[in-house]
Amino acid sequence: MKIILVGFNPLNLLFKLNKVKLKEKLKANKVSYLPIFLNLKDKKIVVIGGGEVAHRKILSLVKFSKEILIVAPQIKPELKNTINKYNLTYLQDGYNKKYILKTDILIVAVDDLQLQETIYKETKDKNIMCNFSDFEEYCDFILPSYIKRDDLVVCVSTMGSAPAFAKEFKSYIQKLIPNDIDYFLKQMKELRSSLPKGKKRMDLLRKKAQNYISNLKN
Ligand SMILES: C[C@@]1(CC(=O)O)C2=NC(=C\c3[nH]c(c(CCC(=O)O)c3CC(=O)O)Cc3[nH]c(c(CC(=O)O)c3CCC(=O)O)/C=C3\N/C(=C\2)[C@@H](CCC(=O)O)[C@]3(C)CC(=O)O)/[C@H]1CCC(=O)O
Ligand SMILES: NC(=O)c1ccc[n+]([C@@H]2O[C@H](COP(=O)([O-])OP(=O)(O)OC[C@H]3O[C@@H](n4cnc5c(N)ncnc54)[C@H](O)[C@@H]3O)[C@@H](O)[C@H]2O)c1
Repeated sequence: MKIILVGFNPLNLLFKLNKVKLKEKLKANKVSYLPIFLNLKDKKIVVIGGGEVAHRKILSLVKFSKEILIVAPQIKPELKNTINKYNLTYLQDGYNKKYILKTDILIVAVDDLQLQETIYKETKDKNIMCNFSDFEEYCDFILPSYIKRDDLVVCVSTMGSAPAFAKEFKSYIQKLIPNDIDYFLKQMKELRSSLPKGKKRMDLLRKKAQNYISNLKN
């Protein structure tokens, strides 16, 4: 399948790749996910479920968007605190199709596999990017384990093979990040925005990045 990019929109790209993904899955039963950074501005996110997994994913999401609606009959007290802290929207109710009709991104984290199947069937022909906590094969995207330090984001994924390893490896990488990284990146950002675009700026920034990395202790 040819992918033609006209006015780059990551969501469109993901939908096109998803078609490839489904075809490939039929052939080789193998899924691969493209790491990509989505612009969440004006995107509606709905999370169905309010247990441990939903809370973990919501904590991941709030670092990038607060436009989150949570629908569940019961939620954990810790999630209640997160909802208050970040001013998220909570609807105390069971799943209903009406809650997802205008959604761009949907996370289904209910402890009911039958319901996950039902929601998959109700969404598969719609332009909704979905993540199902128990059905990797239904996911349009999966969540990585990540570290965020201001503008630096480091993601770890195992493509679903070993989420526990992704989590531990993230902690291992975390220890390698220098303490002054935030300061260094701010300096780089300032330089980049104050100098005119072009070869001179590129050379300077490349050199500074190389020096910074080569001065790190192993
Ligand atoms: C990275 C992270 C992000 C996040 O969720 O925010 C994440 N899982 C995390 C932790 C974790 N998950 C599980 C354990 C227990 C040990 C184990 O089973 O390994 C632990 C470790 C723990 O809890 O300590 C169990 C589990 N996970 C999935 C299933 C379903 C299945 O396999 O069918 C089951 C079995 C349920 C069961 O058996 O009942 C599925 C997925 N989990 C993913 C992501 C996606 C693949 C990511 C990748 O591999 O790259 C994928 C495919 C879909 C998705 O969820 O997006 C987060 C770490 C965040 C952090 O702290 O840094
Ligand atoms: N993807 C992952 O990383 C991962 C990790 C561990 C477990 N899981 C799976 O995720 C699922 C959820 O696990 P958990 O630990 O969060 O469970 P949990 O019991 O803590 O929470 C389940 C939530 O689903 C809600 N729910 C139930 N029926 C609902 C309905 N009809 N509409 C809306 N919400 C409804 C409940 O109110 C509750 O808030 C389990 O099936 C588990 O196997 C996934």
